[in-house]
Amino acid sequence: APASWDWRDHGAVSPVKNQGMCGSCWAFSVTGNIEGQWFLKNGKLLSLSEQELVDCDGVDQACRGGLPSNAYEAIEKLGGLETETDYSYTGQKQTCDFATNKVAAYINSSMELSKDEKEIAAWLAENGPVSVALNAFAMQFYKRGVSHPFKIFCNPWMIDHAVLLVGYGERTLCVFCFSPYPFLSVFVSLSLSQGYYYLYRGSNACGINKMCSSAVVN
Ligand SMILES: CCC[C@@H](/C=C/S(=O)(=O)c1ccccc1)NC(=O)[C@H](Cc1ccccc1)NC(=O)N1CCC(N2CCOCC2)CC1
Repeated sequence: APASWDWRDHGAVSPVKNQGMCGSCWAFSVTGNIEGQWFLKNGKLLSLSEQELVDCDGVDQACRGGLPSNAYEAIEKLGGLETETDYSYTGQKQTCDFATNKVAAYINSSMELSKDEKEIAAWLAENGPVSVALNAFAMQFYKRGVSHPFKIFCNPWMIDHAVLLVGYGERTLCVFCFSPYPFLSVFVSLSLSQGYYYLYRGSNACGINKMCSSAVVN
């Protein structure tokens, strides 16, 4: 696998979206992954609808949380995802307004990835951005640099947030540092702020390795 990779440099990540005050991180994590899979298979980067999942995925709990694994299944059952434009985001659960004839992207199945960070990084560089889940406690205080929280502040068994892993690499923490610091660049869709979070790579920090998944587009 390459020493570093960032799908933002290869056109597979749509611009940052605003999740608003709704616990729909699970939907953003999955649409981000499918946007990447669709782009790599069909060469078109679409912005896909999270609201369709909030409204029409009856297994998950809309703004009160969900699981990417359930969302993939809901998308398969529905028949695919509409675009953000056709089914736009409001940040609250409404009646399902899905229309089969408006499907812009579909998936054939989904898969759980390895729990080994090296294998996850290699898979990402080869196949696209990955839906991941983690303990988001430290993320809320993130300012810059590479976050490397103490385990007590980021219990890997207390996973509460789903985001999109877009790349990995090494970053010197300061101008005078010589030892580059390995990191994972995680696309954050936090309800309060939007942006990128860089998390230390190599110690399964915050449980980032535990629930990595992807849709499969044939
Ligand atoms: C209230 C839901 C918050 C939301 C994310 C919100 S968020 O706004 O993006 C955010 C989170 C953290 C810091 C800042 C912002 N979290 C989720 O959707 C998380 C994401 C997650 C957690 C664990 C593993 C994988 C994915 N999921 C949840 O919170 N879930 C709700 C309970 C559900 N249970 C399933 C079994 O039956 C009982 C209910 C599982 C999914």
